[in-house]
Amino acid sequence: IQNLFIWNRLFLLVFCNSTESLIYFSLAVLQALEDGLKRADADPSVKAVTICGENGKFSAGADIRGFSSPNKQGLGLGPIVSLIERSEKPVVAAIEGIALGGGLEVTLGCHYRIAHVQARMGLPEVTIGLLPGAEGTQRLPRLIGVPAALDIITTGRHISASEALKLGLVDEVVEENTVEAAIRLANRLIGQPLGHRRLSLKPVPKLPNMEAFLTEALVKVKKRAQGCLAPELCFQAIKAATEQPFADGVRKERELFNILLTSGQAKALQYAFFAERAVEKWTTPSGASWKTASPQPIRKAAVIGLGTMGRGIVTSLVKAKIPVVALEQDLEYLNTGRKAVMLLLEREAMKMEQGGQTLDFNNPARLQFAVDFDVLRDVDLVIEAVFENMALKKEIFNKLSRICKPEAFLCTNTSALNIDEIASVTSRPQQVIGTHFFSPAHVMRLLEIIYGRHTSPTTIATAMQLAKVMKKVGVVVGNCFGFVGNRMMFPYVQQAVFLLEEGSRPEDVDQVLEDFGFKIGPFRMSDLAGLDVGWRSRKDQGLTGPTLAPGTSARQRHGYRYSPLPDLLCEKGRFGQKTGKGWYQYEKAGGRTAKPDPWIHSFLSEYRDTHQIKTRFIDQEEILERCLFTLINEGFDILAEGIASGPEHLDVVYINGYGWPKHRGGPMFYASTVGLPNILAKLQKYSEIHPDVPQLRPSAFLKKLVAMGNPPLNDWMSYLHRQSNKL
Ligand SMILES: CCC/C=C/C(=O)SCCNC(=O)CCNC(=O)[C@H](O)C(C)(C)COP(=O)([O-])OP(=O)([O-])OC[C@H]1O[C@@H](n2cnc3c(N)ncnc32)[C@H](O)[C@@H]1OP(=O)([O-])[O-]
Repeated sequence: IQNLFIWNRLFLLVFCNSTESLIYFSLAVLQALEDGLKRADADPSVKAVTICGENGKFSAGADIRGFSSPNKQGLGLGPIVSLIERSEKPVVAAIEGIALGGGLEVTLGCHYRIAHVQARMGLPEVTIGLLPGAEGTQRLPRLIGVPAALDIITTGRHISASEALKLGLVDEVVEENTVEAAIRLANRLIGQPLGHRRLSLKPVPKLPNMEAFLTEALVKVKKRAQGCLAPELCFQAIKAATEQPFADGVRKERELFNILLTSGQAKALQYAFFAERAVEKWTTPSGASWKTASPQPIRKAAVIGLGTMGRGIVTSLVKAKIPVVALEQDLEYLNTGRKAVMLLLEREAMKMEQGGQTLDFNNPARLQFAVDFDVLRDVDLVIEAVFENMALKKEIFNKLSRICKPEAFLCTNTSALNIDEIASVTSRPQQVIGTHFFSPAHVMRLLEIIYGRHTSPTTIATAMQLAKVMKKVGVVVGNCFGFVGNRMMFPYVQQAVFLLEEGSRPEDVDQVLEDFGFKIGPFRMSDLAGLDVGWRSRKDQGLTGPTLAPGTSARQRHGYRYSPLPDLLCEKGRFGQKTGKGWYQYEKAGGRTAKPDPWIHSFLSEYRDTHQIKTRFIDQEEILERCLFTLINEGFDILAEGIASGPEHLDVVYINGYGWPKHRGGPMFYASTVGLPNILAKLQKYSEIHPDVPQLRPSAFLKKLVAMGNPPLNDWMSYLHRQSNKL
């Protein structure tokens, strides 16, 4: 706080931090807030106080980095909020921009709250593994009731000013100058009693069925949390507010806060928060970077192919308010695609309406459907989302290169194909880039952005900007088979299948990985995605099917171990959910409830007999280590090859595209918590047992980092080119 004004008879406290556009509390800000309040209290000429932010932003809460600093900045906020509340002079909060976390808690200490119509509020502490520890879990339920407080605190979602008004979180919403409105209100309040406005003195509003409500709410909170501790502890703190006097509730809140603060989960989630922001600052090995490259505006885009991916991509673009042309090969496909897109958009519009927003998609200037490539002449960017087939993609890119205006960017939605080969058929390889969306594309946040040998920095910057506008997390990666996500996924799924050969059942493997925190295990995931997708790719690679050389051993390819199990399932028509049978059985084709299948169990035991594999009991530790450590091992190779510029990139990909539990920080962060020497030792052990599985052989970069003394994750990349005399 640098500016303290005495204005009329009011004291105006302004949060400000000259170096940051966002204001978050540092120790200095907290100290200044306390000093300012005490000064206002002691000065008889001051009759009321208004608290606001500088430059139209109230506060983003405590400095998140402070939670891992030794003096734990931000923890002294609770007593200051109490100090505000105890003031004998009316205190009014003027909320503009954002009031999040500790910022919102400050306003809960104020006697009145006025918000600008565009302000957003929330208590997002749960998303960084904490709870609102400045008495917020005790004041919010007293102000807006338990159900609404539970929702806001356990989800961490941001709410709009209009919702805040409806909930009674703010007293007034204004369209004009919020600070002036707050000052006017403060003036009117001078001399009026404040007791009823002090939230700590109010009882928590009663519910007729509080106990039953809380029991049911806990089940929901736990289910959503999937192993993350913070939501449940947020719940416990709110429950304490319903059962205990304010001071005891605050003590409970502090106790729970400390448990979270020292838990590894908070550290992982805070790492994930900064990792997501770090990947925005992309660089490539050739020196291109976000600092020097400028994105080009995208005023109109096109999507080619209205299959599952194309439909989601069109929906994302419409939601991002980018006019879009959707193209299909013929009228029949176009009509099917159009219907599906309209259905998705209607559902999205409904969801947005609940949040007070609208979605305009019935306007041909915003969304157009066509079968003729000629309509692409004026678009700034095309996203091709046809079938994963190189010949087809090349044909389309060649056509696009001839039809689209010279400045247009050409993106391909592929999960594995070579970007350079696709770019080679165009006259503008510098404007060709991979944009790997994840299904369903209008829901999943990840966008892998793959640059090829000739892709220009401007093209990368434009794709990154597009991701941001679509509210996705863009991660820039290099061009290799499977890029980052699928390349790391391959050894993980491969180990899962090998484990079946050796004695596990699909449900055993899935259970271990789901207990770890994955939303779904590898077999449920394969059933959902469709086993035929991988089968087709293996046939294309000559690993199975008619092109396989006669006499090839069933369980070996190119001298390495291979499992034909997924191929055998596909040959029996078991493609997963879509056929009602895969690694599990489903109630019907297209069904979603996976049930362990006795057929699979006997199929596996016959398979083991045929190949003379001795069934053994495989414990949870081995399942977890073999699946996760091979995935991590591949990650080290990816880093060493310069495919991604840092471990954060791999972690952001996994958290946002592959269901990796965020409270474990991503695979590379997890590796750093397990300890690289441990991972290396386990890989060496498994590799000795399975010498025919190259994915288990420890990566040279992992070995180097261990030899260099297991440095912290932030330093890994600086060791890439250093010499190690221990190797
Ligand atoms: C007892 C204690 C009680 C209190 C607890 C709390 O308050 S817990 C806290 C509860 N609060 C939260 O959890 C809020 C967390 N913040 C957010 O959700 C978003 O940043 C936003 C919505 C405020 C703005 O989104 P946007 O897309 O406009 O911008 P952006 O996201 O790109 O950020 C810009 C820059 O600011 C940085 N930075 C931002 N906030 C913080 C922070 N609190 N700390 C540190 N840094 C922060 C961010 O890293 C980035 O830095 P870079 O990369 O430029 O070096």
